[in-house]
Amino acid sequence: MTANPSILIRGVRLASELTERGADSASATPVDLRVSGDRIVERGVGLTAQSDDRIIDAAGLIALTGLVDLHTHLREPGFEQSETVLSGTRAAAAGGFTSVFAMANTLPVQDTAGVVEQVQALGDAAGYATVRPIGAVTEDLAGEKLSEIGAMAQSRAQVRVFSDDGKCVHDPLLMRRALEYVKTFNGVIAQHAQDPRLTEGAQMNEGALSSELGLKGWPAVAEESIIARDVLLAEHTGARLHICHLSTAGSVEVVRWAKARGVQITAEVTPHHLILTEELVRSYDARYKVNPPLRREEDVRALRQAVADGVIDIIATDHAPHPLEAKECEWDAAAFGMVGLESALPIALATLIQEGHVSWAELETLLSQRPAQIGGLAGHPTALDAGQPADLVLVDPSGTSTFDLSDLKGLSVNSPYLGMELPGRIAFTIRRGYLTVDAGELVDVDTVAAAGRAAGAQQGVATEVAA
Ligand SMILES: NC(=O)N[C@@H](CC(=O)O)C(=O)O
Ligand SMILES: [Zn+2]
Ligand SMILES: [Zn+2]
Repeated sequence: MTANPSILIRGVRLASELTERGADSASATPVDLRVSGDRIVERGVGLTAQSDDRIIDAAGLIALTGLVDLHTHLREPGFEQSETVLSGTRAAAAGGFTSVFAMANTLPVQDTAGVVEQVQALGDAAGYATVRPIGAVTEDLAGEKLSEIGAMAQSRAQVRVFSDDGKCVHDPLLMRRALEYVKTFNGVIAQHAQDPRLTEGAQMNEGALSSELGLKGWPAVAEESIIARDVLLAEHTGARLHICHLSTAGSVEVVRWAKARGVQITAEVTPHHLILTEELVRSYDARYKVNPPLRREEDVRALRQAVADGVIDIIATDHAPHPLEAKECEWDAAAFGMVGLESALPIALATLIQEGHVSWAELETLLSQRPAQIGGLAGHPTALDAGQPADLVLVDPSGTSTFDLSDLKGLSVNSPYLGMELPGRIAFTIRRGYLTVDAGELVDVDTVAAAGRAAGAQQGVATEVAA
């Protein structure tokens, strides 16, 4: 098998050097990076090209370690009309992601070693991104009996993150046992915090607007009370707890309190909860129907501030593809969820960078470094430096463009951003030393699969030599 070509990136600015909020991206000194095999092998100024180098002129671009999504729904096995591992990882690569954690609400559910190994293998074969399966906490997501957590952790997929996402682990005893179990191998429980009794039949955020529209409400307390309970269980067990898609100002206060107490808790926010509000539900357009629901303007403000304060650790997409027929119907009958991989970075630029809430260096932490740490992702670069794995993304921060159907690379098109003017563009995505996005275009399926095999084979050789 022939090795992947070397890449020389010329004149790129590193996000890690842009540590000031609100600073012009031009304030960092451009450097060159040479990628060879699956590594960054050189970093410096004025590196000389070698004859077979692919040269990327990166003037004006900003480099981040590859984005990592801790919360993606890839839908395979079982819902391949909505998304597959291949289509979902194409969307991921287009969005600048080099690794994604795949949620467990597939059919069959990812609750056995066999299913998680299958999902991981599909990701390896496609080559667009590293796929790390998330294991279900309870069998069949039924909330009644713990799944084979140990078997999934010890399987080839080495699962570290467990979640019943889509459903809440509501039984406090099961939650306690799950926390105790994952603690033995430093795993983490990612909770979808939604009290099912307080949200029966809920269709949108509960408040004046839900009364006005005549839709059943999803009260903030249904999220906040579960987070508060789980914080106490995490403290009691000494285990790691992660909160999925935080959506209310009250949840922020609970997490802030928990962190001040030293509880091992981390929290994520989605791009859509950082920009959209419940007012959009007035349209009865089901593209805006999502779980947890879009909240109030005050919540959006509190979530942005919580990101700036470090109370919220990461941005995760909750990419939730659904077919048209599940969205082009009455509000009550429509499915919850929106796609988000391709739009995540533009929304983060609009809501966090351009508003001066975070620096580029902090954005790299939010979208790459912290999610990798929380998920226990092996082989992820900790910096863009010689010797590090070559998972990186080059972003063009200048200008805006209209987000449209051609920007969506997955099988489903339930994006709330279609027709919106968004900043930033993913110019190049490099995974394990090969291009998955080249000059703004996704690299084709066969080329990526072959490059993935070459990188995998080379890694096999490296491991044998080291052993
Ligand atoms: N976010 C959603 O509205 N839907 C998710 C489930 C989930 O993340 O809770 C889905 O699987 O469709
Ligand atoms: Zn969820
Ligand atoms: Zn989800």
